[in-house]
Formats: sequence, structure tokens, C-alpha cells
Amino acid sequence: MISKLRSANIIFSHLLRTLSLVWSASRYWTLVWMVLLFVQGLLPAASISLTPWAVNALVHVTGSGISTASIQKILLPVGLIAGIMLVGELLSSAAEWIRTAQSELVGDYITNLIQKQSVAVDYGFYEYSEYNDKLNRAREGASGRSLALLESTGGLLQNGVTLLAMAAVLLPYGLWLPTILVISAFPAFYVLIYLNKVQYQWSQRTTTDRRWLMYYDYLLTNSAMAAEIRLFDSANHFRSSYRNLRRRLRHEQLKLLRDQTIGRFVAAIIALTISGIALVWMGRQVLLGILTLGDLALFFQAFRQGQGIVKDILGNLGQIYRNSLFIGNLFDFLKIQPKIVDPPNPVPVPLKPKQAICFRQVTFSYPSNEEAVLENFNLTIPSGKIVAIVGDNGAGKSTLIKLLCRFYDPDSGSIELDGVDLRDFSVKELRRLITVLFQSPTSYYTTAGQNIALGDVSAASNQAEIEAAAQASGIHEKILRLPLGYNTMLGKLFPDGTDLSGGQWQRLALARAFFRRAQIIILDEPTSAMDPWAENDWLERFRSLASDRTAIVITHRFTLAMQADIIHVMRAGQIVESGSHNELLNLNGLYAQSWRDQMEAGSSTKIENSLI
Ligand SMILES: Nc1ncnc2c1ncn2[C@@H]1O[C@H](COP(=O)(O)OP(=O)(O)OP(=O)(O)O)[C@@H](O)[C@H]1O
Repeated sequence: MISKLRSANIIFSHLLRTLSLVWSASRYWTLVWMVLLFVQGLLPAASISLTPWAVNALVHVTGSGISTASIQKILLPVGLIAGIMLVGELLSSAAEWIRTAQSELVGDYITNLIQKQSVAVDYGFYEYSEYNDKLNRAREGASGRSLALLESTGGLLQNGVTLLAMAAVLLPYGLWLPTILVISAFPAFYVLIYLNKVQYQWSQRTTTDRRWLMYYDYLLTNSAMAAEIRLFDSANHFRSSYRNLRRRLRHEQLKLLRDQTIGRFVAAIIALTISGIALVWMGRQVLLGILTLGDLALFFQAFRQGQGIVKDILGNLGQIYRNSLFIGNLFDFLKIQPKIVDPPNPVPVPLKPKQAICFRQVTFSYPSNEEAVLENFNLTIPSGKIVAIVGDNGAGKSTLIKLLCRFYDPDSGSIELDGVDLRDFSVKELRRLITVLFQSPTSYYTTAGQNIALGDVSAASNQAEIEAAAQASGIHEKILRLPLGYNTMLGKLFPDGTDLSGGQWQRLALARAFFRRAQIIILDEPTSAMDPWAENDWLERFRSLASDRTAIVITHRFTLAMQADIIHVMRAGQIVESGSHNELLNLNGLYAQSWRDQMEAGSSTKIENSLI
């Protein structure tokens, strides 16, 4: 009982929140729509209450013969009924139009809320399956559901008004008639609530399955996968996974549909039986001469329509229940709170860090994996230096970047910038100080210029700076050779797009990172897609660009690492060697051994397969 009350309370609160959401999205239309619904609600009863007048006038005319006076008597009630019907049609068309306008506004409003929340939550949330489930559930018809909820609430309002007016019309014939009307719809209501609940539970249970379907579909239809899918001939594998999963979901869905159909049929039979009983009683009253033909017509219409309205009302309640359950997913998503937040009184971020970035006794494990990636980790990166971090796959190099950007916070220990814990800065301010070239940078399908400008949207119109960044990354000449230079659309997704090679995209991303003009430059494998000639050319430019800034370069390439002021060798979450290139060679440790491998092999490929 308590749990039922609690769930009714949740539904009511979802309903209120949805109404306030719709209200915020489109006040004016909501108001007009409600007035229309109210007036529409009164029309059926108004029309029915005119029925005895029209029918009795008709009976009178048939009895007394057709004359101008008698026809005039009929014309008035019939004309009024026709007028009401016309107004009803007009209002319903207007309501339909308003509903469409509202659905556009509410849809955009909710999409905006979801997008805003998607970028507000922590980066780390995207690594959780549950988060992705929540996002997916919130997205799935969130706007459709809120409007459906609004519609059922509006339907409830309109039908409620009609029912009250209808009950007033029926009451003179006995209280039991409106009562029996309501009772006849109870089975349908129960079936509706029960089936909606089952449907909702099924939908919650299969969210991950449906995300699998989206993933298989993405693999089969996305251009990024097209080459590999063809070469490895793996399409059939994914298609069959898709089909098998879809078959299971379809069977479950059809079974639910079958149960719903049976349930509705049984409920309809019960309602029909009750309506039959009322009809028999009505016929008897007529035979006994208690009712006139006008009463009979009114009674018949009011009872049949009333029954439909009660059913609609219960249907509206069922819909409200169902959509509230689903809309709860949207509210669940919107209430996710980021954990990486600003402190109450942020310390101002230094415009130009003077001392160092220090990792002090940092221990960190990813939320989805209990094993510590870093344990009591210590590292000092002096300001104004180029620091290289080399290490084997999985050593924890990229994790350092994520911690430095505060995508995650350490489990224990601290990361400090000029002696201040990063958690004491405003997150946004701290990130403004940093620019990163990620291991897999984003290729934006927009113009070449815009691709670079996205590094700093506040300075996006500065063409000279854009070109300077492109020159520093070595992509300027290539851009000039494109059909429209910096205005050339890149990527093949949209019309007139030109594609770049992997290395060129990487240089473009590098230009974007440079355009940011941040004091701390972090580059994760900046030259992985560059040929050795391009790499040498690029290195020289980078040295001058990073001259008075702090640069952290993560790399497997020793030709790049050896240019750094300090090289840190990382293994299994620890720094195992540090020093300049020559110092490390003299140390004769892991770095020196890998370096010798390169000398012997005479190729950098060997190095990537060597110890580091
Ligand atoms: N999002 C994540 N969730 C759980 N574990 C992760 C996650 N990202 C990385 N790891 C784990 O953390 C460890 C360090 O990963 P990291 O990406 O920092 O290594 P790396 O040194 O940058 O490797 P590579 O040279 O291959 O890029 C690895 O064992 C990896 O499996």
C-alpha cells in the first residue's frame, strides 16, 4: 500500500514537472490550448441537451403535418446543433494546429536540456554503461512522451468537463446511470495500468539490448568502419548479431502486444455487457410510456457517449501513468550531478605558471576498474620546459593527461600547479590554461579554418592567428592547395567536402591545439601519423612555438622524445627513469636499451616493438 502511494506520488510529481516544463517551453500556446480544450469539453453536452427539443419537434411535425410554422420549429434546434458541431470542428482543427506548434517548441526545449546536461556531466560518466543507458532512455522519445503526457492531461481536462456536463444531463433519469457508466470502464482501466507497467518494465530491461542494436547498425552503416568491414568481410557477423538480437526483442514485443490485445478485448466485452443492460432498461421505460422519444434519443446518445468518455478518461489516466514512468527517465538523467566541480572559493589560475606541475603521491584507479593505474605516483614537470613521457602500452601515460585536465580526480594524493591543488581552481579556468592534442583527435566536418578556430571559439575570427597555428603544425601549405583554401569543407559527410589523409588530419588537430595559445601544451602521440621527414620538419617548428611554455609530449617515438629537455620513462604506473637523452643513455637502463635496439635496427618500427 505504502509503495503504491509512493509510486502515485512520484507519478504526480513527474506530471507536475512535465507540465512546468511544457509551460516553460511554450506558455502562450499552452494557455490558448487549455482554453480551447475547456470549450471543446462543453460542446458534446450542449449538443445532446438540444436533442430532446429537436426530436420532440420532429415528432410533433410528423404528427401534425408539415407546415411553414412547424418546419421553423425544427430549424432552430437543428440549426443550433449544426452550429455546435461546426464550432467543434473548428476548435478541434485549431487545437491540432496548436498541438503541432507546441510539439516543436517542447521538442526543442527538451533536446536543449539533454544536450546541456550531456556536456555538463563529467567526462568519466561516458565510460559507464549505466550512464549511456540513462542518456539513451532520456533521449528515447523524451519530447514525444512529454507531449503525450500533456495531451493525456489535456484529454483528461476536456473529457472531465464533458463528463460533468453529461452527468448533469443524465442525472434527472437516476443517479445509478452515471454510476454504472463509470463502473463499466473500470476493467479497461485496470488492464491499461497493468499493461503499461509491463511495457515500461520491458523497455527498461532492454535498454542495453537496444543500444547494442544501435551499435551494430552504426558498424554497418558508418563511413569510419566501411573500409575495415569490407576488408575483413565482417559485415555478415554483425548483421547476424543484429538480426538475432532484433528477433528476440521482436518476439518479446509481439508477446506483449498479444497480451495487450487480449486484455483490451476482455475489458471491452465487460463494458459492452453493462451497456447492454442499460439499453434493455431504457427500452423497457419506453415501452411503459415513461419516456418520450426525445428522452430516448438523449438517453441513448448521452449513455453511449458518456461510456466512451469515461473510457477515454481512464485511458487518459493510463497514458498519464505510462508517460510519467517514461518521462521519469528524462528527469533521472537531468538530475545527474557532476562530481568534478568548482570549489566554493576558487583560487585564481596563474596567467603564466612559474614553478611546476607536481603529481604528489597520486593513487588513481578508473571507476570501472578497481586495479590502480597509478599508485603513490610522483612526477614534477618544471614550467617552461619540454618534457617527454615515454613508456609501453598501458603504462598510464594518457591517464596523466586526464588527471591534469581534471577529467578525473585522484583517489588520493594531489596534483599541484605552482603549489596549488588543481581542485582549488575553477575547472573552466584551469582548462583554459591547457591545450591538448588527444591520441585520437576529432575531425570536424566543417571548413579547414573552422577546424582550427574551434581550438578557441572566443578568438574564432582571427584569420592571422589561424594561419599562424596552421604554419606551426605544418598544414598551412596543404590548406592553401585546397580548392577554397581555408574555406574548403573537410570530410565526406556533407556536400563538397574534401578528405585529408590521416597525417593531415592530425596536423590540423595540432593546429587547433596551437591556436588555443595555452600555457601548458600536452601532446599525446603528436607525430604518430606523420612520416619521419614530416616529423623532423615539425619538431623544429614545435621547439620555437613551445619556447616559453610548458610542453608535455607523450610518445613512443624516441626521435621525438630525445628532443625534450627532460625524458621520463614510465612503466606500470611508475616513473622508472628520468633525465636528458644523454643522461639516460649513460644510465644504461630501459631507455638506453630501447635506444640501442633502434640503432641496431636502424628503424623506428623496431623501437615501437621494443621494451618501450
Ligand atoms: N577508461 C578506462 N577505464 C578503465 N581502465 C582504463 C581506462 N582507460 C585506461 N584504462 C587502463 O589504465 C591503464 C593505463 O592506460 P593509459 O591509457 O593511461 O595507458 P598509456 O600509457 O597511455 O597507453 P598507450 O601507450 O597504449 O596509449 C591501462 O591498463 C588501461 O587498461
